[in-house]
Amino acid sequence: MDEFALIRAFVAKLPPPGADVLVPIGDDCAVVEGGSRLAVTTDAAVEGVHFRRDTMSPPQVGYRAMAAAVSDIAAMGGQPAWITVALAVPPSWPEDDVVAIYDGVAEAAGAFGASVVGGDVVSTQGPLWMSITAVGRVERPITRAGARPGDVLFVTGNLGGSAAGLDILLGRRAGSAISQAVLVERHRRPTPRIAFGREAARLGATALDDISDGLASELNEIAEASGVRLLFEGDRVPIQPEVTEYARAVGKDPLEYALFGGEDYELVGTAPRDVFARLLAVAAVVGTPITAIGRVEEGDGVVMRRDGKLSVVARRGYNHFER
Ligand SMILES: Nc1ncnc2c1ncn2[C@@H]1O[C@H](COP(=O)(O)OP(=O)(O)OP(=O)(O)O)[C@@H](O)[C@H]1O
Ligand SMILES: Cc1ncc(C[n+]2csc(CCOP(=O)(O)O)c2C)c(N)n1
Ligand SMILES: [Mg+2]
Ligand SMILES: [Mg+2]
Ligand SMILES: [Mg+2]
Repeated sequence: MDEFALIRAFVAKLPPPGADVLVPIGDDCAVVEGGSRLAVTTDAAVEGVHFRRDTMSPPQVGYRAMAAAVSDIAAMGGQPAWITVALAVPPSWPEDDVVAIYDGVAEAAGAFGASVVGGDVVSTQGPLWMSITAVGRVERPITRAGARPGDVLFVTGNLGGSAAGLDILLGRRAGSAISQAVLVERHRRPTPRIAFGREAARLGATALDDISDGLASELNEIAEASGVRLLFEGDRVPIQPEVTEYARAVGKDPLEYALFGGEDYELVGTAPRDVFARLLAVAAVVGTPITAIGRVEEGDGVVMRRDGKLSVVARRGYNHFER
């Protein structure tokens, strides 16, 4: 298969583009109908760094990379609309596997309501990598900088599952088979919180961030950008039940997974009390549970209360250049 046949094989898997795509895949650029404020983001996924051939199948690689990129649109309170996918392919990857990445890309595009409008495919002598650019519509963007003293600090869903699932995939098996399967699935198939993010924007959440590098890291981002102190209760952090079971079996603190693991792609944010009450109601409607874990105060930094003691939570988390 040459480059053009490969592109044709990719496109054949994609759902048809939306009505807002005026010029679809096949020309020098796609042309889309904007007509609103747009959020733009890029995230890369690199073999050996974000996935390995033995941690994820090709469709899972595609789905997960799409979810990670779209999660940043959700974290702005936007609706993903258009996506481009760049792919660098080493000779060691069989063609069928490369094309199968698009099974995941296509499934994700459909699930997230976005059109894949273009991309690029090149060869490389290095590992396989992909870079996904997502553009979304966002009426009222929620930045990291809007948290105000008195706001409630909350997170969606539960945390720690992705990192525990990765530990299992990398060979540290422990706990029941069913829990292990749940955690592995959590790592391979994150769910960006698009509908909740949109509702958070509509109802007036003050800050929002998606959890890619770990809760501790994202909390520090919000505290710094907003110029506030964030205080949270360690025992209110929602930890996936299977993580608690797994962490005990391997002799680790489950909270470590939630705070420093990353790749859960849940949202962490702040909202005034009245807005938080409305978010709780809407969370039930869109099927995304939320938990209040603390509050915003004057000052700086991130502080956790656990067993009656306060401790500063540093920005530790996943960092590409500190390993
Ligand atoms: N190579 C780059 N050139 C320009 N801006 C960049 C580059 N890399 C990152 N940024 C910008 O820096 C900011 C922080 O990026 P970062 O990747 O930490 O955010 P994120 O996507 O939310 O996190 P993650 O990559 O963990 O998902 C973003 O505004 C991003 O667009
Ligand atoms: C094989 C393998 N080893 C390690 C990890 C863990 N990991 C990689 S990148 C990242 C943070 C988010 O990335 P980014 O900041 O680039 O969005 C994390 C927690 C993995 N997923 N697979
Ligand atoms: Mg990024
Ligand atoms: Mg982000
Ligand atoms: Mg990101």
